Amino acid sequence: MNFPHAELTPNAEQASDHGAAELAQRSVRVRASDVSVFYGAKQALFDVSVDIPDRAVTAFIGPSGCGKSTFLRCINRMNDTIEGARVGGKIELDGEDIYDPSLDVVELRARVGMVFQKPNPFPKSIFENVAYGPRIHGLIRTKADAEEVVVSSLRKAGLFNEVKDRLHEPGTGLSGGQQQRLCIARAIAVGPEVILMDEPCSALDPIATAIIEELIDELRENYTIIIVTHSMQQAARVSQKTAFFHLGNLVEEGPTDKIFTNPEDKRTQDYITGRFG
Ligand SMILES: Nc1ncnc2c1ncn2[C@@H]1O[C@H](COP(=O)(O)OP(=O)(O)OP(=O)(O)O)[C@@H](O)[C@H]1O
Repeated sequence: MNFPHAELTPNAEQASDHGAAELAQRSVRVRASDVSVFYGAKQALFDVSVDIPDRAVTAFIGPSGCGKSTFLRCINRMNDTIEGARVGGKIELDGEDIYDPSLDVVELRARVGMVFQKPNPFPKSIFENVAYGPRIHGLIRTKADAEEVVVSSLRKAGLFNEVKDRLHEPGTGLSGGQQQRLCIARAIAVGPEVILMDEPCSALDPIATAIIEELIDELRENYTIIIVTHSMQQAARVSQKTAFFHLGNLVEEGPTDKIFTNPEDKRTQDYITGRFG
C-alpha cells in the first residue's frame, strides 16, 4: 500500500473492508482503557483507549509532541523511570493489569521489549549484546545455550549472515542499520510477546530503513509490534492498524487502509493530506 497524502480513493470502502477483515481475525494482545499521563502538573495524554491486535503491526502517528512516545512508554512502564511522571487508567497485557503492584516490572520489560530511535548497542561484542539479556533473566546456563539463543536471535533479526564471522567484535563497529537490527535481536533474545519501536528508522538511510521495514513485516508473524513513526509512508507500508494522536488525544484508530483512505475525523484527514504536522 502506498497512498499517504492521497485524497480519498474511489475504492476506499473496498480497501477498508479488506483491512478490517484482516484485523478482525486477531485477538487483543494489549488493551488500554482511559490512559492519562501527567508530567508534574502538565497533562500529556487524555483518556486514551485502544486495543492492540496480536501479531500485527500497529502504528502511532501524529504531529510532534502529541504524546505518541509517552503512550508507547506506558506499555512497558518506561514512564516509571521518569521523575514526576504519573500514569492513570488501565493497561492490560493478555488480560493482566501491568500496573498491578504485584507485577514484576523486569519481567514485564522482557515480555514487552523496546527498540529506540537511535541504535544503542552496549559497548560489548555482538555476541554479548544478544546473550546479556537472556543471561540476566536466567534463560541460559551453558555456553551452548548462549550460542543457540544468539544465533537464532540474530537470524530472526536478519543479521546473522552479515556478522557470523565477527561475533566477538564490538557491536558499536556495525553500521547504523546493522546496529538497529542488533538491538532488535537483543530484544528478541529474551522472548518478548510485544516489541515497541520508537521511530526505529529515523537515524537510518533509505536502504537501511527498507531492510528494517521488511524485517518488521516478517516479525509480525510471531510478535505484536507497535511502531511510532513520523513517516506516514512508513505507517502505510508496515502497519495493519493505525492510531492518530493529536494534542494528547487519540483522535482516531482503525485499519491502516481505512485511516489513510477514508478517515472519519477532519483532523486525521488534514494530517494525512499534509495540511498540518
Ligand atoms: N520527560 C518529560 N518531562 C516533561 N514533559 C514531557 C516529557 N516527555 C514528554 N513530555 C511532554 O509530553 C508531551 C508529549 O510528548 P511525546 O514525546 O510523548 O510526544 P511525541 O508525539 O512522541 O513527540 P515526537 O513526535 O516529537 O517524538 C509533549 O508536550 C512533551 O513536551
